[in-house]
Amino acid sequence: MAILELHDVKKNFGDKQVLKGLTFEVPEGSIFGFVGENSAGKTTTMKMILGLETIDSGQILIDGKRVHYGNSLINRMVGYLPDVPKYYGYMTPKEYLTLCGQLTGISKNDLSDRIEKMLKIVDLPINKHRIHGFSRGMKQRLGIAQALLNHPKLLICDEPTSALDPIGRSEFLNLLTSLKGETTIVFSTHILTDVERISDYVGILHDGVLKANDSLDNLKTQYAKSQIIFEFISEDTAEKAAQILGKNSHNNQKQVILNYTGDYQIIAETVLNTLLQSHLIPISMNRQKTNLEDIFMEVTA
Ligand SMILES: Nc1ncnc2c1ncn2[C@@H]1O[C@H](COP(=O)(O)OP(=O)(O)OP(=O)(O)O)[C@@H](O)[C@H]1O
Repeated sequence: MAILELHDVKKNFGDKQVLKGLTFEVPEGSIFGFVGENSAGKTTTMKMILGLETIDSGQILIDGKRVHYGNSLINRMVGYLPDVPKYYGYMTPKEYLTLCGQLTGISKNDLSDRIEKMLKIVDLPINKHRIHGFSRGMKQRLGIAQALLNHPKLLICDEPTSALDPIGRSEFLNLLTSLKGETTIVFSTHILTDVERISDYVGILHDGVLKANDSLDNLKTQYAKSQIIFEFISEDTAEKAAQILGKNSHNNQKQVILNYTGDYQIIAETVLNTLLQSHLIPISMNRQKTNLEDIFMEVTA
C-alpha cells in the first residue's frame, strides 16, 4: 500500500511553473530517493507534502488522508529533517528532545522512554554534553531522533547528507537503512551513489515532472547500455578479434567494446561462436553495467 500519493500536483511561483503535474506513489516501508538538478522543485515538493507550502492544483495524500496547507493533524504523521537542522546549542540532546516532545504533546510518561529509545537508535549517548560541541554527523543523527519522536509514518529528509564528510555520510546512510520497518523514508539528494546504496525506489524530477520512477533494478534494466566489453590476453589478439567482429579499431590495450542492438543472449552467443571459430578466447566478457548517474544523464538530457 502507498503511504504517500501525489496526483497531478502543480505549482507556480509567479510566472514560473515549477511543478507541471507531479504524480507518484511511495509504498509503505520503503526508502524513496528523490533526485533532480538544482531548482528542479524537490524542496518545494517536500514542503507541500509537509503542508508548509500551498498546492496550486492536484492532491497529496498521506496514508489516504489529504494534505492541506498548514494542517497540523496530517503533520503529526510526518517527521522532517532539513539539510542543516538548527538547535539550541546550550541544551543536551535529552533536554532538546524533551522540549520537542512537550511541544508535540507526547505524554510525560511516554516521553522519557521514547527519548531513550531514540537516542539509542541514533547512537548518541545520554549524558550532559551540550549540542554546541557536536559534529555535523551527530547533529544530523539528533535530527533523526527528533523527527522520529512522534512515531511518524513518513520521514522526509531534504539533502540529509550534503553537509557530511564521507564517514559521517556512510554512518548516516546506515542509520536510515536501519529505520526500515520503523517508518517510510523519502529523501532528496544530489549524491546519486547515496541513492544507489540505500533506496528501494528512485524518482527523477526534471522539467516539472517525474521523468523516471521505479525500483533501481527496474531502472537499470530499462536503461541498460547495449554494450559488451571483451578482454583478451594480448593487444594482438584483441586487434584480431576487433577485425573479425567487424570493428575497425579496438579499445586501447586489450579490450574490445561491442555495441549491439537486440537480445543480449542471442548476440552474446553469436559473437562467442564467431570468436571460438577463430580460436580467439576472451579472458573476460562483461555486459556493461548502468549506474544511476548514467540513467540520470539520459533521463534529464
Ligand atoms: N518561495 C518561493 N518564491 C519564489 N520562487 C521560489 C520559492 N521557493 C522556490 N522557488 C523557486 O522554485 C524553483 C524550485 O526550487 P526548489 O528549492 O524546490 O528546488 P530544488 O530541486 O530543491 O533545488 P536544489 O537542489 O537547488 O535545492 C527554483 O527556481 C526556486 O527559485
